[in-house]
Amino acid sequence: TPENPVRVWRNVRLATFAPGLAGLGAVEKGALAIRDGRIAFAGAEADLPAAALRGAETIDGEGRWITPGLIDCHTHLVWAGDRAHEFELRLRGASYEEVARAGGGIVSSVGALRRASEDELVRQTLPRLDALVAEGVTTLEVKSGYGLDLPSERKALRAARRLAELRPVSIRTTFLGAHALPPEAGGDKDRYIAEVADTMLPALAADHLVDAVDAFCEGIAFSPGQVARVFDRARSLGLPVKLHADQLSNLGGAALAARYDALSADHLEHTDEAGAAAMARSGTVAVLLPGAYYFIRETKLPPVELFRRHGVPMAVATDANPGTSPLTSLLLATNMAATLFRLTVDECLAGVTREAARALGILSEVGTLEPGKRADLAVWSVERPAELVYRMGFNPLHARIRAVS
Ligand SMILES: O=C(O)CC[C@@H]1NC(=O)NC1=O
Ligand SMILES: [Fe+3]
Repeated sequence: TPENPVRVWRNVRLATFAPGLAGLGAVEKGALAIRDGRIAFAGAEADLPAAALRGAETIDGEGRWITPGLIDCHTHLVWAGDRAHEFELRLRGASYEEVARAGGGIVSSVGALRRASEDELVRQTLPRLDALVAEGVTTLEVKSGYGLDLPSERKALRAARRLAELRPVSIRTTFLGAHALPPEAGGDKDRYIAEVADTMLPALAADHLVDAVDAFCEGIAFSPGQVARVFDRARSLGLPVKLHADQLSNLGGAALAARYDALSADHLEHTDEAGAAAMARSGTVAVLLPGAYYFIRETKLPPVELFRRHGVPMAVATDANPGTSPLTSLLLATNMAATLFRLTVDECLAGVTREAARALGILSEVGTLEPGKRADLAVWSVERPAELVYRMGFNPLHARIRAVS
């Protein structure tokens, strides 16, 4: 359309991540055409239809690499205050329990979020979002889980939705009421889980604030049976699920997620072969979170070789949260996934594009450079895509293109 001409990037190298192509799905002498916010062409410049150029605005990419816009598929980005004091206590040798007794832990973030207004939550979150956007992130997931009562969880999810009105990003929200036991629950996990499943989730789903449902399946959090209670409700509401699984111990979290055809199971340091095989059968994505592994100084590596052998797709995300992964660099997360978990460069870059889109159930819309997909793109001043994973603390983003349809 005249007010929205076709734009053609020429003289570029494409990392398409298109299915059926090996590795990055690279196209060396490539071109990419955008029409009405969608990719109209992505491939060899020699194959670009002459018609596509008529009336088009053409840009010389000067040999730069173009990837899909990056996708951070696991964040707790909406939180208030910080846990730097807890970090200092840990450095002085305090245990997780001593920190909790000193008022630290998830519960301290719950208090801070409950005291903050929705506007204040948005104000505190925007600088963290800007850090991700600056590195080419165009879509991210934001979990609740620091409210732990209906009004506070609603406040957090409304704040998450507002981020997409204030910055050129797509936000997918995830309800994580089953994150921790709130202080007023008096230790009664079953009663709280009933509140989460029977009251909070239906109400927030009715407010259209929930795109997916998550839970923390762990000894210090909720049992597989309690998680199933929440997942049964999610299924009855037609909402997809994902799970913080096998992070600190093996409770069979990965297999539980697979039983519910979860979009993803996340962390997975303690997942066994039965869990990996179950995830392969259900198509559940393994979301690897090296920031948390690094920050809590975990020593048990997630079974990457098992995921490869069983064909379990792997994504990489920041797990941005104030307690175990105060990380707002998705590029650094890929370096950690390679350096600590031994993922290949191709696996890392697919893990923050195609596989991250799969983990959010939005692969039909984003995550690869294919005709019809949203024109969410990142243009990089690198000679080799490996530089994106190899360098630590350097941002080679040249341009970030966001679909405006
Ligand atoms: O400490 C926090 O604030 C969140 C911890 C974070 N949540 C979870 O389910 N696993 C984690 O590592
Ligand atoms: Fe998390």
